Amino acid sequence: MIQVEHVHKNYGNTPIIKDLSLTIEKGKLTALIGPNGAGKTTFLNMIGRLTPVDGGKILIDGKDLSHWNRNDLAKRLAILKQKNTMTAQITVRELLAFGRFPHMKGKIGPKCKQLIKHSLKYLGMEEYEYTYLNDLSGGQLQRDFIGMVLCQDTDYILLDEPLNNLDMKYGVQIMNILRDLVDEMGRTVIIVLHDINFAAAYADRIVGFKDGEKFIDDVSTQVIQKPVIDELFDMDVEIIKHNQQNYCLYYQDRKQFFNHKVHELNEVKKAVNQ
Ligand SMILES: Nc1ncnc2c1ncn2[C@@H]1O[C@H](COP(=O)(O)OP(=O)(O)OP(=O)(O)O)[C@@H](O)[C@H]1O
Repeated sequence: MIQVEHVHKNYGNTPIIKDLSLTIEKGKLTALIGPNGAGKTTFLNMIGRLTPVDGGKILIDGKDLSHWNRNDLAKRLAILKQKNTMTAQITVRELLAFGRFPHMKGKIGPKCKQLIKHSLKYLGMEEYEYTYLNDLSGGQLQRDFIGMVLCQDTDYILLDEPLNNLDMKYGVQIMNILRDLVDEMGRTVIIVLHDINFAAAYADRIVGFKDGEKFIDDVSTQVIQKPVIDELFDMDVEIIKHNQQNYCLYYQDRKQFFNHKVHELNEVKKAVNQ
């Protein structure tokens, strides 16, 4: 279990995360959603100990995050950042093996080989095993970074917008893999998602962030509701039901959007001419 207790974070004088408390249950897939700049990445990075907290505390399995030994933490928790770069000239296989470092310290044993083999297969990367990262497309590279995190084989898997750059097929495939890790292996996944329909379809729980605060924290059907999503994203969405699950239609009708813009423009003109 991850317990976040009255955590806050400032950048300069600007509060980014404001007195946030949250409990993330073990063995569940929790999606973090919310508008740009709401604080999702900052929050995830604080749990992954990539960003220090300014106040409050975070407990991983009852132990204060700041007290965890670095290597023990890397065996318990893996994080995939939003922006990933690798300057070294390495292959797809070598990046996957990199995920095993906390366990193997550079030695590639039988378990490591097996995990690499499975990851390559699951991620559809078998034919690229010995390809250099520089020679991959954006989506292939992203799949390899996800594979590296999965090879780390941790109880907690934190992913910041992992579906970036992925086409529909691989987006669904990655979400199915994560769901399997939760259902079959009892892993705990915390994932930042921009496509809230992926959150609706796959998450046990959705936490909505707005202005550095927890706006909502509930099961998917309670979060994917028109009043909630309209206020969270400042939009006018439509909610549809499919297989007892709520989904969000967020593409605005162009005519309606245009009329809204004309109205806004007229209001500005009026204000300027007053
Ligand atoms: N290193 C930093 N220094 C100063 N401000 C920062 C820094 N990192 C993030 N911020 C600010 O903190 C706020 C929250 O950013 P964060 O990346 O956590 O939001 P987010 O919800 O993940 O956004 P997005 O959906 O756009 O990725 C933003 O206003 C951002 O400009």
